Amino acid sequence: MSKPYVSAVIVAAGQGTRMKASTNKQYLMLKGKPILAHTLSVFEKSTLVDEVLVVVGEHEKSQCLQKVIKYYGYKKVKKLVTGGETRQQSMYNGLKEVNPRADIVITHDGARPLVHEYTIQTSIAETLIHKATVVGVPVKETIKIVDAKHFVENTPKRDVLWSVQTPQTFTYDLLMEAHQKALQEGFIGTDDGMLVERLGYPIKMIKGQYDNIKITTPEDLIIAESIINIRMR
Ligand SMILES: Nc1ccn([C@@H]2O[C@H](COP(=O)(O)OP(=O)(O)OP(=O)(O)O)[C@@H](O)[C@H]2O)c(=O)n1
Ligand SMILES: C[C@](O)(CO)[C@H](O)COP(=O)(O)O
Repeated sequence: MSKPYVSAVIVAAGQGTRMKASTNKQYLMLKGKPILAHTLSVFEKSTLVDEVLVVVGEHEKSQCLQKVIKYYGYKKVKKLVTGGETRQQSMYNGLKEVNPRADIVITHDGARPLVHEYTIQTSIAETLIHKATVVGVPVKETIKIVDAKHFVENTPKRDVLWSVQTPQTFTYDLLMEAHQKALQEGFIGTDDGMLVERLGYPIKMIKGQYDNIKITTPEDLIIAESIINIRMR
């Protein structure tokens, strides 16, 4: 059996509003390296990934990202794609540019720079079996459903709740079908897994790492630095 062709779509075209920084959060420095560069370096190192497409804002496409790619010499970054109004649109823009020979598409947030290489490898391997996988961790806190007036409606059983991250990895055909259906029906989800769920297709949960955080608010940068310091010990 020939090696499956694996394309990675890294979405990094958001505004980073919750970060409240003057620079788009993807380009904030983390231990001396832009956040997005940390993310791209993990995919560059992954022996199972054949191409990387990065979805960014129009400005970043011409400015920041070109410099980052040149400086770090990423060989697998094959295309820079312009993002959309939502994460889902950005991902779809990237998906449409994936090499047509792709068997597997691994989707990942540019704002998750601490993803482990083995999480990428495991995601790809499990997707070859299950066709659809998402990475997550069992929640540690109790989660409550709250109404519009912030009164608690109910508390789901914690032992069935997982906090879902990225990578989320799918066969190319399944992911394309899911995005096209969502677009046709005007459905906007917060992750790609939701779109595939709407097809009624079972998605395998892969237990990931709690330190694969999404850098969203200012304190996440401090947490990320601490995680890197611990890893470097
Ligand atoms: N229109 C969008 C929105 C988000 N993203 C990307 O999706 C990932 C997860 O989104 P999030 O962390 O919410 O990033 P932002 O949307 O930039 O953050 P905020 O909601 O605070 O503006 C990020 O890497 C972000 O760049 C994207 O490519 N295109
Ligand atoms: C895709 C995701 O990272 C899974 O947890 C998350 O849904 C992205 O949400 P965001 O608001 O676009 O950051």
